[in-house]
Amino acid sequence: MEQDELMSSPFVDDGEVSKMFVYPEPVPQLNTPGRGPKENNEQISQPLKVYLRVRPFSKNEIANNESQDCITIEHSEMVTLQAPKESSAMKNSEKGIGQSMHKFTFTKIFGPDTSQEEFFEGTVNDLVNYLVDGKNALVFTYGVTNSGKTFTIQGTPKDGGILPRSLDVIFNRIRGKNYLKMNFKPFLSSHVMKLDDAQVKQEEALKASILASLKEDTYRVLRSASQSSLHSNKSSTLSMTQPGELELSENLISSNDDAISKCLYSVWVSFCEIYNEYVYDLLDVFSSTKQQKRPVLKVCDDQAGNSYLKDLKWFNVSSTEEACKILKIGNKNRSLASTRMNQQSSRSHSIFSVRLLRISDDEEPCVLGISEMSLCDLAGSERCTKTDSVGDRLKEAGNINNSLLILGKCIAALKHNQNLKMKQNYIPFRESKLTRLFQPFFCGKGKACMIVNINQCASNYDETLHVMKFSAVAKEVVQTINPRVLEFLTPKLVGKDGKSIKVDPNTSIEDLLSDEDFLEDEEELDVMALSQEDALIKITNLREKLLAERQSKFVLELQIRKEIGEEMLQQLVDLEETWSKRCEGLKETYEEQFEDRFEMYKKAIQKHAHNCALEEMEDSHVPVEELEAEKEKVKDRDRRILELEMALNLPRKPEELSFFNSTEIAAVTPASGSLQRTFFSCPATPPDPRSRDNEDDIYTVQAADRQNKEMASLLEDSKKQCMEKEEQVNFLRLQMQKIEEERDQVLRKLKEENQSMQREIQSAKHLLDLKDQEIEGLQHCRKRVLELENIVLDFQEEQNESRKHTSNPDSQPPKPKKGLFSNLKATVTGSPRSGHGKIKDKPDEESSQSSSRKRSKLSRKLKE
Ligand SMILES: Nc1ncnc2c1ncn2[C@@H]1O[C@H](COP(=O)(O)OP(=O)(O)OP(=O)(O)O)[C@@H](O)[C@H]1O
Repeated sequence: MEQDELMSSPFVDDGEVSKMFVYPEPVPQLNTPGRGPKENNEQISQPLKVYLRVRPFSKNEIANNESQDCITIEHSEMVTLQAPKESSAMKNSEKGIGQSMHKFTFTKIFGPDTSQEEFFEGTVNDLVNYLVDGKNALVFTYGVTNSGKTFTIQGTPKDGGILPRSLDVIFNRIRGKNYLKMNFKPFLSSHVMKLDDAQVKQEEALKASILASLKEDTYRVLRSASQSSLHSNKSSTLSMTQPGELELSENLISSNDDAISKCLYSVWVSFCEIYNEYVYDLLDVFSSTKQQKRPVLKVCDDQAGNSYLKDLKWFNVSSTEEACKILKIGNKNRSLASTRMNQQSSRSHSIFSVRLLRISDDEEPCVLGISEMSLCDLAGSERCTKTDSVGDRLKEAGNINNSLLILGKCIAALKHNQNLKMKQNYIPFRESKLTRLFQPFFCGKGKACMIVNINQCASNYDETLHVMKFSAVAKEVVQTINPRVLEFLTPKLVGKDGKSIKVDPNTSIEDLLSDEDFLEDEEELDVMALSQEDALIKITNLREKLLAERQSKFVLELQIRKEIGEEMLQQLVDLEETWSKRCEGLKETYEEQFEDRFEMYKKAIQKHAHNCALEEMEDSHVPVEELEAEKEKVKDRDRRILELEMALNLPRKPEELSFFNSTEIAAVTPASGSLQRTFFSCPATPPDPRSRDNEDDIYTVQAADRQNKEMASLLEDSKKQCMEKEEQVNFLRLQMQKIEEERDQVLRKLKEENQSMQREIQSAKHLLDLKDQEIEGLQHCRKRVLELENIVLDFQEEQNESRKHTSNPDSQPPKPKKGLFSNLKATVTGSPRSGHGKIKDKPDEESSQSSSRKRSKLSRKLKE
């Protein structure tokens, strides 16, 4: 397949292309009878084969009323599921969510009565032939716990499952062509290691010891079971020739058997399990005891991107019996546990693999091809609550569910990616160990086939429905098988140090180029397999490579960052431009809207003002007739005033007569000439005595005039009084100012006097304190003097006494000495010494009196 073709393959995402492209090249000179070159070079696309197997009820299940006709097989490809009353599906459908009945189609459905053999014939048999033809195959079972997955794969000692049957078919097909030496051993994913004699011996010893670890009787039971199953098969093409030997019937030999006859086969098996996302070698019985922790196997990728298990043990088997024995040994190490639903429930995914090496039947044999078939018994897909999982079981269930979930995701992504019109999804193969190991098969390495196991129990209905939905997705996946792997493959041959020991002339350029770095490109390098020097060189090379890689990655990262930065900047600039344009647009629209609104409001206000004015006008509107009548009235009144004034001979200004016409004026005046004279010269004309009203008015006017005059005189008087008062006020103000000035002066003087007084008081106080201190000191001295004098006197008395006693009784008493002490006392007390004798202590009253006198004198002074 060309790279372009690979790119367009629905199963290959971008990341897979390079991996698939480096599959080992086919060997053109190899004969592959029965298959034309055209067929071999074509890419095979076929839907993933999904088989359904329905397990029969057990006695217990029937007793527990588990049989409620939930599952009906319509025909060999369709099954109907009818939700029982108690199931969640039924409850949901009653609520209007989902349906109570579902139909599913499968490649083929096998009912509860299907025998193991029928099942094998209908499913895996073809794949086994496919394996012998040099191709790869994967078979995996999927279903809830207790649905019959292990039964389907392994079967019982009496009735073997697809695995022992497959082994039987393999050995029968290669019968007589078994390559007995163990010097070619599978290595990595699809390569072969050539072992030297010592290694071969070691290999043989290892095999012997592992086989010996299983009790002989078990081995016999298994062997007989395998044989009996084959005997019971009437349609079987196998027949027994001698005890312990199986022979191929003529009609089983395929068209490829010409090819088979020209080469030899070496069969190798391995058995591992994935438990809690750790891969364990089930055949690693010597390196791990029960006390020790089991070594965990690493999932690695080889140069071609195919995953393989590092350090996985491969055992060469020369018969089905040996292989079954190894299976049995592995089963002993399997993680099984008793759950509520299954007494012997597999808590792990187990993978039993068979690798078939095709070796040339020459003097110097070489490996012509390698093919592999893996049978995977997946752990139950049930939910934790169903199995009452707690503790370790819960953890197991979590990991099982997680890996199955990822498997589901991968299958869904594969299905999605088939539609090339849609955006290709990422396939999360690397998210679990299981899918990592399955990845090559889903990406064209070989054919895959899924076996769905279900039981018919009503209590398991919801879980079963879930399994069926999962398989419905899987069934839609179209598998594309790379044509290169359809050929017999020339595996890379490596020596015991793991280095390539042969370069095939037909190997592709890519392979040639990559040969040198065969191991270096591996994800996990097995340094232990190399000599110390080689390992050191390898490490140095790797370190250099790593550094160079890091540098290049760093530069690349910088470049990418720069590019991203520039792109982001450009985006920001574009964004800014777009936004500023949008802002401008918005501004304009808002402005327009604002103007429109403003105009609208303006018009509304104008209208309102107009309406108000109209209303006001309506309110203040006076009819013309009324106005005219009012005007007439005013005129009449004015005329009357004029008449009266004329009668009083008051002067009028011409403008005051302006609103009278000449006839009116003439009416009120005897003659126009006299009117003029009246207004401007004002002669004293007596009032007309003929009118009584006139007389009254004249009097009124006169009285008013008088009043006016009186008021004017009163005003004059009050003005004068005001003037006087103002003068008085001014005078008083001046007086006030003077008084204030004097007062300020007095205050200032008083302040000064007060300050001097304060000072005097302070000094007097100080003096007083000094005097007090003096007095205290003197009193103290006085006391001391008195004490001393008393001492002296005592001494003198003693002296006198002693004198009296000694010599002169008539002698005069000695005169008291006038010395320092007596003077001091006189000074302090102010009194003369009273003769000789003991000085009497005068009362303190005297001194206190004198001091109080002094104080009173001082206070008097201060007061002054
Ligand atoms: N087709 C069948 N005919 C008769 N018995 C069967 C069939 N399938 C399964 N059984 C029996 O049902 C029981 C459960 O089967 P099995 O242990 O294979 O289930 P399982 O799906 O592997 O369970 P788990 O996932 O828990 O390992 C076993 O006792 C087995 O013998």
